[in-house]
Amino acid sequence: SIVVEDDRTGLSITTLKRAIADNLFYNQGKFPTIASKNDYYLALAYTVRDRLVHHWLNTVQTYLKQEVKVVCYLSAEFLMGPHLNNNLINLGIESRIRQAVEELGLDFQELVDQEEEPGLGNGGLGRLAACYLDSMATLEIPAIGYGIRYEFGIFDQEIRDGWQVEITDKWLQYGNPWEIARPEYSVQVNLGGHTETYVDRDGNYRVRWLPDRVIKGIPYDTPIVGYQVNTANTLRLWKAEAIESFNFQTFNIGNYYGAVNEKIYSENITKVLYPNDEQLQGKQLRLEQQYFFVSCSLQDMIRLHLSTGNSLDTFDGKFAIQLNDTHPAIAIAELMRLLIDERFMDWEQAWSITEKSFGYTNHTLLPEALEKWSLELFNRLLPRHLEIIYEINRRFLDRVRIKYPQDNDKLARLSLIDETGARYVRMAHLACVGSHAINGVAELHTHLLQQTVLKDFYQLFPEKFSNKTNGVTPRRWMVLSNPRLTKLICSKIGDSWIKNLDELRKLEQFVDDSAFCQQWQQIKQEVKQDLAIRIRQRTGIIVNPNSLFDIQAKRIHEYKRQHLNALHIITLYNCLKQNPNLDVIPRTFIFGGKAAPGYWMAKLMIKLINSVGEIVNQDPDICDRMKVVFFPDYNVTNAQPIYPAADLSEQISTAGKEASGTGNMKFSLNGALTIGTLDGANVEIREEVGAENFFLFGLTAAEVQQLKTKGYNPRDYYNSNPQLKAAIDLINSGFFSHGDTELFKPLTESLLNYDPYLLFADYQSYIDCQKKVSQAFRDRANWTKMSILNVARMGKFSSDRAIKEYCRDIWNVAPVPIELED
Ligand SMILES: CCc1ccc([C@H](C)CC(=O)N[C@@H]2O[C@H](CO)[C@@H](O)[C@H](O)[C@H]2O)cc1
Repeated sequence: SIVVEDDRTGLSITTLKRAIADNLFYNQGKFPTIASKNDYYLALAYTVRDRLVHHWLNTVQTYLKQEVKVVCYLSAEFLMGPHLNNNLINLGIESRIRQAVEELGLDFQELVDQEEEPGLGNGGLGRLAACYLDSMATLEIPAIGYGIRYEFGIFDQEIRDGWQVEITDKWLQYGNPWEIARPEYSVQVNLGGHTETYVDRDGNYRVRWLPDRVIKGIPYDTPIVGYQVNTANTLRLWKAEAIESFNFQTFNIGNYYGAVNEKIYSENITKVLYPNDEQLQGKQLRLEQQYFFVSCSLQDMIRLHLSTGNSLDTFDGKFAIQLNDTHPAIAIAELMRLLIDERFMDWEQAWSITEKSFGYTNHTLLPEALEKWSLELFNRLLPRHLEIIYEINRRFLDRVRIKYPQDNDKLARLSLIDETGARYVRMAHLACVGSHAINGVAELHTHLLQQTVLKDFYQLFPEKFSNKTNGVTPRRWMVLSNPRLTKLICSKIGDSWIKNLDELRKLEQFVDDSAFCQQWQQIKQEVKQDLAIRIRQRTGIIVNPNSLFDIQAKRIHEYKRQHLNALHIITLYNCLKQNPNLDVIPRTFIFGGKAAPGYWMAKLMIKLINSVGEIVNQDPDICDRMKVVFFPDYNVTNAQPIYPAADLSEQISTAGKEASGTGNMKFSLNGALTIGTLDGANVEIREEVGAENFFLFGLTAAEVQQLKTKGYNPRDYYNSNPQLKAAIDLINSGFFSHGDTELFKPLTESLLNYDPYLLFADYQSYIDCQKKVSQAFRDRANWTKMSILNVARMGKFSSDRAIKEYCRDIWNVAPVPIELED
């Protein structure tokens, strides 16, 4: 068994202080007088890492010994956020470390703020993967997160003159103490070239792939410690490198650049995260990224499986592979290739193993987000996989033809190949045919999937479909982000709610406890003051912590309707300008979110918000009754102080467009009340917290469909609603753009002529609902009651509940408790 020196795992304050000093000296090679803050952060990080390696190695050893079934979560994105504080909380050593650091004369928060967050994701999908890793470890579920170690993650956002500016995310520039490189587990990945058939020595026809590029994949492992358990699972992220990083011959003949060509070309694959959220770009490099990490991961699983003496026919009994959207869906064809071409399994057995191994989660209904790759690109990059996909399709359509004879339309709709235009491979269809389970991420979303985008598949194999409503980890989004509220809740109901969120319901009994309500309100006030300070530091804007904090924080997208929020702000502004003595509840409108660099309309929405803010924030008639803030660089680190500070959570997407949302859950779990449409998980949040504790507005998904079918003319709403007209006209007048009447034309014209996300149709309902919000906020005592009831009834939205459902319905895996051996 592994012998570990105590001083590297000791938790006494003196041992911790010595460990930090030792790591500074031996790891950083620094002594205090010359050490930078980052040196101390790294010394602290290595000290903490020492205390979780024990968990990690015991976990791996137990899994190998017990030959457990492992969940493999394949995701092109993992939005992990900063590790230090999360690891301290999950290890239960935060207070000790904080004391040791302070006794060394250091500022704990300053060291925490040193960490560059690994921004290896865009938004919801990537963050969900991170929350699920935390829950799987906390529930002692054997799991490996497989993804891409991008050298540059999601860009950092600066706002200059109201415009978004993208800054390269150099998150690795000072090193990453939380990962360990595992070059010994490197694998090779083929690309391009052609295939040829041959007859093997037993006379069987076989196919071999002759690639024209071979890339090396190197895994980097990050431990994922569970909360108050001994389990530490693994996040294995792959980096691409050249097989030969330096070609001496080429160099010798003086072609210096040629000598490193392969190196640059290969490393490009994991160079940068595509910053698009819900927009397909169809770039070759994106497909290369997807295939690269998928092939590395499957080869790694096969190596692990064979290393324990198992044979491949039990592969699906040992691995439950979840596809996080279609981004890793090529895995289905790749597993077939590895089993048939490299392990000489016959098609039928390989297919049965494949279908049983995979589950597919869909995260979006937006047609522009559904991935399809041209046959030309596929054939050029992955010729063998295209052959396999054709064969999968042939066999699949044969089965369809039996069930639906003469229904060629259905055949065409179901086919893995889109025969229109350049002809494409439909990755969602490959995922559906090659998986034994298909799920949406909220009840409404799963219903719409079954009734629209995947209707034909639902009719074909309804048994594959299930719903798995998203969840969020209460560790990062309550314990870490809102320690004050956590302390108050624990003082009333103990701390077991952190691992069993349904216990929050016990808070209901305190809703009439005025002392408790007072404390609840006080904490919200303090958290708002903290955010007000950060806002001042980041934007220079002074906000009033006593005002209603009305927050919309998420990626910028027309379907999320940040511009509808802006229309409310302009409408309220117009009201106050027309009637300065109007008694309104002071409001601070806070926005946060990045726009995909190529998404012009989203960038214009950011500019509009900042332009409106510039005018409103300086208008003496408004005198601080309204403030508009665009908080820059919205990421996990900045989200942590934002969610707890909200009074009102804006979840205002067009019904039927937001698959689930997870920010809605984080706001509500931190005591915010929600104003929202019946979209995504808003529907279930409202069901849980009670309609009386939710500010509902807008058309339902069915009404949206009806209106579109009937024919929607946004200009009718503009002409018939003076307030709406006034708001749009004010934008068009150049009032918010220094007289430039052209700047926002693309946005207002799109609304007046198309309004694809029905802002005008929902405008009045939204404005009326916002009035109800202001009215409700006047009665602080009642608002606090609603806030407490919101938190008390949000137990369902823990990622632990979601993971338990995946384990029960899709993965068929059981917890494996870990004993810590000395
Ligand atoms: C091809 C480009 C691309 C990139 C990312 C995506 C993701 C699926 C977008 C995403 O993050 N979707 C969000 O997933 C969350 C987790 O399930 C949901 O809560 C959000 O509603 C959904 O928008 C689609 C297409």
